[in-house]
Amino acid sequence: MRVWGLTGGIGMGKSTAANTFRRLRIPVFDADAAVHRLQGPGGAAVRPIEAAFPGTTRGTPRGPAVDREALRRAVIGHDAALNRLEAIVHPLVRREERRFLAAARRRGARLAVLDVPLLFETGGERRVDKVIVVTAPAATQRTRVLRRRGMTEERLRAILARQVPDSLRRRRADHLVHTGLSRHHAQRAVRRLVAHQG
Ligand SMILES: CC(C)(COP(=O)(O)OP(=O)(O)OC[C@H]1O[C@@H](n2cnc3c(N)ncnc32)[C@H](O)[C@@H]1O)[C@@H](O)C(=O)NCCC(=O)NCCS
Ligand SMILES: Nc1ncnc2c1ncn2[C@@H]1O[C@H](COP(=O)(O)OP(=O)(O)OP(=O)(O)O)[C@@H](O)[C@H]1O
Repeated sequence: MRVWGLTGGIGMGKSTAANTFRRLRIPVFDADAAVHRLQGPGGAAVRPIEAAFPGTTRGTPRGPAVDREALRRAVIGHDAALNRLEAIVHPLVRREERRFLAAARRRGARLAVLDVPLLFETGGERRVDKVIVVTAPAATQRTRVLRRRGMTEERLRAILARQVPDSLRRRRADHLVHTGLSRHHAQRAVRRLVAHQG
C-alpha cells in the first residue's frame, strides 16, 4: 500500500482536497479530527492535558473532555506551553495514524492519504511515499481564515508562526495542488494524481 501525505498551511484547502480523495474511495486520515477525538469525551489526551494545564477540562454527559476555548487561552502565544501540549498530543495522534494505516492495509487499500497540517514540522515526510502540498496565495489564505467564526488577526498570526512557511513547504513537495484558482481546478489536479498514482 502506498501512503501519501497531504499538507498545507491553515486555510490552504487540505480538508477540501481530502474530500476529493475520499470521493475516489481512498481512505484519508484527518489529523485535526483525531486531535478533536482525543480531546473529546473520554479521549486519551484529556487526563494528561488536565494534569499539565489544570482547569482546561470539564465534565460532560459523556465523560470528561477538553474545553478547547480554555486550552486555547492557555497555550496560544505561549511557546513553552504549546510545546508541552504538542508533546502530549502528537504521540497519541501518531498512534491513531498507525491504527488507521493498519486498518486500511487489512481492507486491501492500494493507496491511503494522511491529512496532517504539521507533516513537515513533525518529520512526517519520512513516513510517507509522497507529499502533496495544497497552496494558494497568502492573501487568499488570509481572507479564507479570517472568514471563520472566532478567528482573529492575532490568532492567525500565532498559528502561522508555528507552521513552516508556504514557500518552504512548496519546495519540499512532490506535487502541488493550487487551490486559489477554483474548486474545479483543484479537484482535477487531485484526480489526475490518483489516476497516475505517481
Ligand atoms: C490549541 C488548540 C487547543 C486550539 O483548538 P481550536 O479548536 O481553537 O483550533 P483547531 O484545533 O481547530 O486549530 C485551528 C488551526 O490551527 C492549526 N493548529 C492547531 N494546533 C497547531 C499547532 N500546535 N501548531 C501549528 N498549527 C496548529 C490547525 O491545523 C488548524 O488549522 C488545538 O489546536 C490543539 O490542541 N493543538 C495542539 C495539537 C496540534 O498540534 N494539532 C495540530 C494538528 S496534529
Ligand atoms: N480549490 C478551492 N477553491 C476555492 N475555495 C477553496 C478551495 N479549497 C478550499 N477552499 C475554501 O477555502 C477554505 C479553507 O479550506 P479547507 O477547510 O479545506 O482548508 P484547510 O487547509 O483544511 O484548513 P485548516 O488548516 O484550518 O484545517 C474553505 O472555506 C474552502 O471552502
